Amino acid sequence: MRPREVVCLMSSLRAPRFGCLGRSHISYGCPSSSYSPSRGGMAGLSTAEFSLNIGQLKKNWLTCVVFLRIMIPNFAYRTRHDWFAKLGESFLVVSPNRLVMMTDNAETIRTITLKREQFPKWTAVYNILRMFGENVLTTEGSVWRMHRKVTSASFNERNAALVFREAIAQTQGMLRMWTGPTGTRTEPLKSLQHDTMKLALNIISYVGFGMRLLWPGESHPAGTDPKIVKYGSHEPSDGHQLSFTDTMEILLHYLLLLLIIPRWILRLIPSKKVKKAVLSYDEYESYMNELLDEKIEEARKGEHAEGMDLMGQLAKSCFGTDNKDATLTREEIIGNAFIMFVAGHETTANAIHFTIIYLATHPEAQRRMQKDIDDILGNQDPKDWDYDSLVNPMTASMIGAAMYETLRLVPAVSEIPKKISPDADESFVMDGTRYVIPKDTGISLVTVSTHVNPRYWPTRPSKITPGKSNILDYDPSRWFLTKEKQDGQGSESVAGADSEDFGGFQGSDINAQLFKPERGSYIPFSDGARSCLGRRIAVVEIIAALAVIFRSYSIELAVDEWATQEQIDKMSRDERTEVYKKAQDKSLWTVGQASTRLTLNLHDGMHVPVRIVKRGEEKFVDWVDKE
Ligand code: HEM
Repeated sequence: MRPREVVCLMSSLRAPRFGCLGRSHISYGCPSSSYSPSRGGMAGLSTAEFSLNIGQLKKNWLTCVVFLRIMIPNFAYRTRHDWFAKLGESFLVVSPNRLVMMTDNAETIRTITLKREQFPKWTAVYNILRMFGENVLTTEGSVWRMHRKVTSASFNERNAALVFREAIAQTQGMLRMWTGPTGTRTEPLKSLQHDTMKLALNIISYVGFGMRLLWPGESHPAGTDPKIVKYGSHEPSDGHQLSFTDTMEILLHYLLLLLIIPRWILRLIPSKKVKKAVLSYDEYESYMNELLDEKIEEARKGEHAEGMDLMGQLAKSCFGTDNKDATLTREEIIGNAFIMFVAGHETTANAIHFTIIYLATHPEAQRRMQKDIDDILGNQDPKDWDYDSLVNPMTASMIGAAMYETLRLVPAVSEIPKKISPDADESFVMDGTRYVIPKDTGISLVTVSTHVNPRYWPTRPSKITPGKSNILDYDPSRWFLTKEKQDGQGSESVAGADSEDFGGFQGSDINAQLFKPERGSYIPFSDGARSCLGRRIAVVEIIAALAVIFRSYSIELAVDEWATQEQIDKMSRDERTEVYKKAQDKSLWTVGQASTRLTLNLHDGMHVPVRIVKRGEEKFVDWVDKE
């Protein structure tokens, strides 16, 4: 079988095999002879096979160009679907040490995510997240099953309702800080990212661990349980040099540094920042050990705290009176607690942060969301919002659509790492052809490219880039559209898919009343057995936070770089439109500079300044971009 268009991504004279790719074909071969998967016991599969020689590869200028491009950090977020459009929706990157398959094809992705044993997680990629111990995110096989069983028990609807309530209360705390004591603050907010991080940290800390963290200016009411005060206070508690909030903030800020350089070396470096980083590590370990001791004590007494009480559940399942055989070690419990803090806060915070920026940049979407908030929630006091009756209409409205669209364009996890099991070659079908990939090949499910692969998404002409489709634009209204099934689109069923229940939320991530993307084409939370354990609580938290903010306030881009407030007041609408357009362009450019460290986010001080204004007092977003 001859491939129609063959492009080799990268080759090496020393490589035992080299990967090649075509628009709809993947195959591989040895420099001198074609590698035949059928020799590996896969006889009978219809595989696209061909061989290329080194001379052909050397002539192929694209090999070099693509190789260089693909080495650039954040290549996928910067180039999105472009290279997949040129090279094929699944292609192999070949190096002397390893093959890596990159894909933005939904059919391939659903085969990989729904067959966990054949396509396990590439756990080596997550070294950074096992620094406090192995956990549910970083393990595979039977060890992962044990971690998943113990951790998934708390992720239920009762606790989702608690997250909803806590998200409302914490967002109100953030709003009080934003608007100041008089409620009339006019300076731009420059710490949106930091504040949304704190919001999400406060929520998971309380719901997951029973720690009530405070916003600046807040204090615990008299008579609060000393345990809550201990972890929630602005001040370091007895025996500590940092408060728990500061510990978490500093630790997460310096995570990469702490991973890359051994701590004994860091301890020798006479830099204040490095000392702070090491201190946060020590403080975290110490706070977590104290919390675990308290929880073991509670478990032994048969006591139970409110909420998910993740640490309590872990302690109970391993050290409780009715459990003779501890399943997780102390280190693993602390490792899992760490992962719940990290996975549970930065990802969700990013979604809230980017949704706020996008809504400020797209006033039309913001107005439509506020109308839906008014229609669904009316004048009810947020503290009376009823989770059971509201969660469905809220996710089916512009509130949900705004969130889903953010997770489409800026998903926290830009590439999901999988691999072929080391025991045997594996095959999958893409567009009617079966491909065989050698055992131990790494796989990247490229979320940021899949989410903008035009094959799967309803689009319209772009209002931002004339002559193009709006696939790369933020347009939450696409979630209210339907898309004709295209010829050749798969049936969405996967032969041999996992059927076991591994715990966690089983429903769909997307409200049934909205556009339903083809399975595999929308994977902000991954899919299958290894999908995000916290996806339901993340959705609930995000919609609650957005509803609380936009119910009473609008968010506008700060235009101070181009005009003062006094100048704006004197401007005509055309002049204001021009100024706002500059802020819109800069905002979109800034979001385009996001990069992945732990998650996809703005780094190195990049930010989009915004202003919070009472509804009815807007200068721009109540009329800009009105059709
Ligand atoms: C918008 C918010 C979130 C996004 C976009 C997100 C995304 C993801 C993704 C893509 C994965 C799969 C990673 C992989 O396979 O390599 C994952 C796994 C996971 N997430 Fe989330 N997540 C979010 C919120 C949360 C929250 C709130 C929690 C918990 C409190 C959480 C806990 C976890 C855990 C424990 C796993 C590992 C599950 C396993 O491997 O069995 N996540 N998340």
